[in-house]
Amino acid sequence: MISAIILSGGKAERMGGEKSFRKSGNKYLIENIADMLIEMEIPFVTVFKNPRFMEKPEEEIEKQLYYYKKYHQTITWDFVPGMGPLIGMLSGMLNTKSQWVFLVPCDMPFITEESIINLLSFIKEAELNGYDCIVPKHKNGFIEPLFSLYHISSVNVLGMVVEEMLEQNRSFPIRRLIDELNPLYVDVDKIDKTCDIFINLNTLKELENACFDR
Ligand SMILES: Nc1nc2c(ncn2[C@@H]2O[C@H](COP(=O)(O)OP(=O)(O)OP(=O)(O)O)[C@@H](O)[C@H]2O)c(=O)[nH]1
Repeated sequence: MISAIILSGGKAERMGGEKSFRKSGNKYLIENIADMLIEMEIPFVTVFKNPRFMEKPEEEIEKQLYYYKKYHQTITWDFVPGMGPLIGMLSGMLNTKSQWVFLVPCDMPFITEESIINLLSFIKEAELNGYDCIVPKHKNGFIEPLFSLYHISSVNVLGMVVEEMLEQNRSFPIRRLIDELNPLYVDVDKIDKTCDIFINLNTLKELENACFDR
């Protein structure tokens, strides 16, 4: 009933152009979430940048093949390069069959199994009340669109938002999709009291200073 999409295709400008395959402790950054999903038996699609549009495609192909051989889960690529996470999300959703899709980035290495289980626990409430996505929200109104759940029916709205985005030739944030959906906002406290799981690593310094044996 559940599958996941790991977004792994951004520009990673603040991390020198590479994020997923940067070492974090004893594994690549992206392997933190991939290992967890395997452990939880949640199938996942990983959306990478298309190596064809990269400076050194052979290096990227090698890394993506390593990853595929390790996990044997679907990998796919942004169908339009460099246009942001909604393109990645659509590429991922078109490769999933489950009713609900857990959207997660490659750069939040402190996500816990418990936090995922907590998020999934809201599915019943969402289904009973006709919500089509479930999004954590902080007290100050800030939302966590990169740790959220979408009903598969959202793909139609996503398609329309992406169409508009492409017409305007600019990237929209995931928030723009959520604005078009009927979201169930859940208090972040109900997902993770510490909020550590929402920490995402953007710079080499953050990666260097992060503690991976929590
Ligand atoms: N597939 C895909 N994933 C994306 C895209 N843009 C961002 N992401 C992912 O979304 C998550 C958050 O990305 P950001 O931190 O906003 O952007 P970034 O490209 O990783 O980094 P910066 O270039 O430094 O902003 C990361 O897991 C990215 O890999 C995209 O265009 N396609």
